[in-house]
Amino acid sequence: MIIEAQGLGHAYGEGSTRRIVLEGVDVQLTERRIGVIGHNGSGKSTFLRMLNGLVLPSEGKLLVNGMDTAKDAKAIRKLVGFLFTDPDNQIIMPTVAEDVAFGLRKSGLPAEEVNRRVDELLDRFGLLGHRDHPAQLLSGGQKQLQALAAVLITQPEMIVMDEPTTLLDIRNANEIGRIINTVEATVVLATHHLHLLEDFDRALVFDHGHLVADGDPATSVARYRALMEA
Ligand SMILES: Nc1ncnc2c1ncn2[C@@H]1O[C@H](COP(=O)(O)OP(=O)(O)OP(=O)(O)O)[C@@H](O)[C@H]1O
Repeated sequence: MIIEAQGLGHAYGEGSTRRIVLEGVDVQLTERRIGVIGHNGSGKSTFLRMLNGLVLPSEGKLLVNGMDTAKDAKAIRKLVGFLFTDPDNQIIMPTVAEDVAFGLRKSGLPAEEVNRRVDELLDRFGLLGHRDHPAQLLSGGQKQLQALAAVLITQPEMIVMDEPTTLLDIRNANEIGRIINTVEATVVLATHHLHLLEDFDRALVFDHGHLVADGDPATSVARYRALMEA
C-alpha cells in the first residue's frame, strides 16, 4: 500500500464554529506497520478516518494506492478496513459467526467458503467455541477480536485501527497487540498503549493537528514523551 498525504488538512464546522484540527500534513507511507501517536485531540482519529474516506480533506489531498479519497472512497473502502475503539459500534448481527460473515454478504462466495473463512478466523482468535453465541454476550476483549475478524474476513490490504485496545484490560490489550503482529495486511494503528508499537516499522507523532515527528517507533515515542513533559 502507498499512502500519500499532500498538504492535507481538515477543519470541522463552518463559519464561526470552523476549527482546523489537521493542517499541512505531507507524508508518504509504504511500511507494513505504522503507528500514530499524540495527545488527546491532536488529530489522530481525524487522520485515520481520512485514510478510508470517512472524513474528507478540507485542504490538500490524500491518495491511497494512487486513488484520491475525495473521488474514489468506494474503491478505497474495498481495500481498507477500519477497526473502531468500541467494538459495540461495529457489531451488527446477532451471533458471532453471522457478524463475522457480514462483510461477505455481497461477495457472491458460496456459503461453504464463507463458513470456512469464518471458522478459520474464529479458531485463530480462540472464538470458535462461541460461534453460535449472541455476539453481545462476549467479553470486551472477545468483542474486539470478533470485530477484527469481521474486518479481516474481507481480506483488506490495509486495516486502520483507532485505539482498539483502549477499552480492554491489559491481558486483552496484549492479546490484540499479539494478533495485530500476525496480520498480513498493512496496519495503521493509533494508540496510547505505546508498547504496542515496539515492533512497528514507523511511528507518526501528531501535536495540535500537525505532524511533528516521524521515524522509528523508539525515536517517535521519545519525542512524544518529551512533548508531553515540556
Ligand atoms: N465530528 C467532529 N466535529 C467537530 N469537532 C470534532 C469532530 N471530531 C473531532 N473533533 C475535534 O477535532 C480535534 C481532533 O480530534 P481527533 O478525534 O482527531 O483527535 P485524537 O488525537 O484522535 O484524540 P483522542 O486521543 O482523544 O482520541 C479535537 O479537538 C476534537 O474535538
